Amino acid sequence: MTTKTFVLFPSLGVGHLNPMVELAKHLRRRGLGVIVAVIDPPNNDAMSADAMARLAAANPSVTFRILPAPASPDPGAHHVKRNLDTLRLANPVLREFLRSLPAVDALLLDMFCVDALDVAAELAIPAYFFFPSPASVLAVFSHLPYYYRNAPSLREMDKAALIRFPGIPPIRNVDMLATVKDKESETTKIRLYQFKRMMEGKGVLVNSFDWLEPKALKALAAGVCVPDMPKPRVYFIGPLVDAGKKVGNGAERHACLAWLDAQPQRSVVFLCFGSQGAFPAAQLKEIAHGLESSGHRFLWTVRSPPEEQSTSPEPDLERLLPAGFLERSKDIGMVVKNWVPQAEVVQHEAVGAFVTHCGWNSTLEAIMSALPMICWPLYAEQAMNKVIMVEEMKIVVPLDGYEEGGLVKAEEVEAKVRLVMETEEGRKLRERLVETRDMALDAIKEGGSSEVAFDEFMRDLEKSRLENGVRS
Ligand SMILES: O=c1ccn([C@@H]2O[C@H](COP(=O)(O)OP(=O)(O)O[C@H]3O[C@H](CO)[C@@H](O)[C@H](O)[C@H]3O)[C@@H](O)[C@H]2O)c(=O)[nH]1
Repeated sequence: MTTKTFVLFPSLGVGHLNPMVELAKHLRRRGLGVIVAVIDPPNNDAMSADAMARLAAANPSVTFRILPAPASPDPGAHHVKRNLDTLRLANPVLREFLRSLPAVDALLLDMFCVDALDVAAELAIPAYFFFPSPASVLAVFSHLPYYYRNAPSLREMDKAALIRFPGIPPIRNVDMLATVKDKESETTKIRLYQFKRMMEGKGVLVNSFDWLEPKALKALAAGVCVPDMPKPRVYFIGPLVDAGKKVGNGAERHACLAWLDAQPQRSVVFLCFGSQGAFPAAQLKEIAHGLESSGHRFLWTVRSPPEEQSTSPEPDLERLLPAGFLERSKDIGMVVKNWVPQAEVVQHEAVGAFVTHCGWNSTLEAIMSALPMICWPLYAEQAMNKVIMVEEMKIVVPLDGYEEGGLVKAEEVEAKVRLVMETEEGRKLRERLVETRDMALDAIKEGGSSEVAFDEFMRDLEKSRLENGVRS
């Protein structure tokens, strides 16, 4: 039997590239042929370009193909529209690329690559989506086009109003995705289009596991999220997470790992906010004061405030942090500019807690390291992630005060750091994370739920290939 070839098509952004590469590695481990076709990051997307270079260097077993993409026709538009426009305009190069391959057995698309469905249909290639956020969020996204048929704009409703979707606890309006709040806006219409089209794929592979999100699994499997639309099959195949390099003594190791080596076990609070998280100077100062008063060791990734990023991508730490902070904390803390090798950091035994923005990759990485989290949602679907992480998964302690761009006070940072690092509640949280990590390991071991789901996906794919007589 010939080896199957999968083409993976991620959208831009580290939070989407990283998990797609994990999926590629998952397929490679099963002996499948994989090509990750990536749109050449536009000039202003240095973060995606850096990530691409890093991922290609770190994963020699994965074949990457860079596809040139025309610039968005509307550079001033909302980033969601720019992203979807760029990806749609890449259809001709994607088509040419797919045609140039001797065989393609399936196209695996990121959630933003919905217009690539047209290319897949034209070339008779089965297309599936890979969803890198929680399944509970997929339940909301898939239901939103239906929800909005009869409901008023979220923008018109009270911020505390509870919005109900199948498969997820009621979500306060204030925690809903910002880009879908105004029913009449172009951005919401684009997102509803995106969510509807995601349901046109043959199935959705989700980077989660049964035990973690049983309600979402039930709702998605029963089709109640999309009552009168096609119901793609949903496969929970995760967690697919970067296992990081083995923490050793290689000369190329990041300085923060060497610093962690010198710290006591579970003594360090790690603060890192995804690929884009950045705070105004006033907030950075509050965090610094809070860490200092807690007395705990810390490793903190700091970026320039949002308004300074285009002019000063390197944060000026002396100016942004409180006077004397770096000097006073030099024995117990390390501040790193812009980027740390997070997958390795979270696995380091010196790390005892993680202050996170609730990005799903960060969350899964923390789960796999049984690392208690303090959560501070910032953008995208993170506030929705927080709802399930607090109420269902019970794997985080939320910070107060961040909502709607509010300032989180130093006292709050100190209190939550102390809670996780010093109290009985913190100890219980760690136990819950150990249980969650063990269940994740169960899901991905041979015969585990995620492996079984992946086998089902392969069987369904084969069935649909035979039914449709695909080109391969
Ligand atoms: O200094 C850093 C910062 C981040 N990372 C890695 O970058 C990824 C970040 O992913 P994630 O935690 O999911 O955050 P975002 O980059 O913000 O990801 C976007 O994509 C995710 C998946 O859809 C969503 O859950 C997020 O809300 C969305 O913002 C993770 O693998 C991190 O390990 C590093 O290695 N070093």
